Amino acid sequence: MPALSGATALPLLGHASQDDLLDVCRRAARAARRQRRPVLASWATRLRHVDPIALWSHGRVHTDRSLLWQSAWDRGSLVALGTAHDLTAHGDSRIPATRKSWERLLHDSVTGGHPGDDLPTGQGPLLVGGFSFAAADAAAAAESPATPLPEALMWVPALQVRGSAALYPMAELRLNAVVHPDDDPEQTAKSLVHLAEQCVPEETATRADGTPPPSRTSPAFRDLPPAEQWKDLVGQAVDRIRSGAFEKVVLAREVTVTTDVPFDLPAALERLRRTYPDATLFAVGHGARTFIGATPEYLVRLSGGNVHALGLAGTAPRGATAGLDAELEKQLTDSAKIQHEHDVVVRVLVDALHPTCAHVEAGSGPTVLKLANVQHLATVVEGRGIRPGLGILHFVERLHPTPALGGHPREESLGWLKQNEGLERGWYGGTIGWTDTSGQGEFAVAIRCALVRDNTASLYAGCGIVADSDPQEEYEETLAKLRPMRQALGLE
Ligand SMILES: C=C(O[C@H]1C=CC=C(C(=O)O)[C@@H]1O)C(=O)O
Repeated sequence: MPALSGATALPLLGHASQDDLLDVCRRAARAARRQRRPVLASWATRLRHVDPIALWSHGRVHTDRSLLWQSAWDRGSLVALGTAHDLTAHGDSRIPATRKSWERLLHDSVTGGHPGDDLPTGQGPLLVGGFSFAAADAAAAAESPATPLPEALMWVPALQVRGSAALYPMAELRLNAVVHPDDDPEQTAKSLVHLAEQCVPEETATRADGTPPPSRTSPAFRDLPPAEQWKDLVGQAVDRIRSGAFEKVVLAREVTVTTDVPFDLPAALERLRRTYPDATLFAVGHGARTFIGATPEYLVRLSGGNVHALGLAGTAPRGATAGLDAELEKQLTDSAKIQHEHDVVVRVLVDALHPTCAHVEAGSGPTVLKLANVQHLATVVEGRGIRPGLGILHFVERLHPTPALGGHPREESLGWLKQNEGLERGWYGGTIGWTDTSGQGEFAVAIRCALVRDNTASLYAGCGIVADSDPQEEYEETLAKLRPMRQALGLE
């Protein structure tokens, strides 16, 4: 007899697995009643590897919350579907508030099953999601409460699948629930089995690479602000920098597009994965909206007791031939203006990590990261001997936003942006990622991205502005930075 009446025994979740899951839920319910507070229950089993884009595409239809993550750094993948628990937080303290709620939730959690033993970094139930670039302005939010994505959206998924196509044949399927004192554990377990049945397909085929984009009739584009106005703003930023108000600011713009057919997001993700293998692929589905992208920049990674942050700033186009490309690379590495733009970021990363680690070291000079659309100066900053008790959310709080997306000094440059940029950045320039129960995890900087709803999309790009920046050159740089999402969405 199956332990859960009415639940089908999948090959994936046989009767013994269902019994085991029910036992975890029962133990959590007993703990919740004893302690008179909700308790996190988490159960895991091994799963054959499923392509993460195929799994996300299949599963997101059945839930109103989803996350896809494929890391450029350890090639690990994560698909999170449904919600076991939301950690809501607001304002400038949204990151530490989230961290404290997570720490509280982990107290006395109940786990069981057979976790994967050869996964990339991270263990147990995860907290996933992201934070917007800036805290929402309370007055503006009251006027327009329909903000596209919340300023903090971190949640424990009901179902998570972690794996790595490159290294391991097996993945880990994990089911999570937050069990309240009055909950019926049998019902909780049954809902989780049902979710797994719906979301994990028996067979998933990766979509054929190169699926042609659906035909569209003349998409309607709109620049926010219009191009000439944006270049004027660059000029104004340069004037403020020359007058000594601040040293650097990152000015962004938005392009909105409406087409006659809904965007095909799985196809867009396939194209991004194929064209930008050195980028981290992400998609966050929240109700009818999806925020997707392929970012070359991580904010912070914490694993094996070490912390890494990436200084990525300074951009040049790619050349059409090897000779031209090498010439553009030389201009990138030789430019004093670009070196300055880059150094500001590295300096801030080193200063932010110093109080948290026994040793902090920045790479001896920037390397060049070559992507299909642009090349960047990149410097890894490493911290070793992390102070006890610090997890990745402490580092996210210290580092976000870096001068690769905000400016320097922080207060003056962000103040100027708020007054002058005229853009609702939302999650563009924000940070997306995950943490595990031990505080390890990865957070990326959300760039080369778009917020999509049905047949409309908002694409974003920005540039670091310093005293010698030229408005036309910066504008052209935004065009190159917009290209990944334009191509992925079948717009060029
Ligand atoms: C702000 C963006 O890129 C940042 C990351 C790399 C290089 C940058 C730059 O050269 O300006 C930016 O700091 C963006 O892509 O929208």
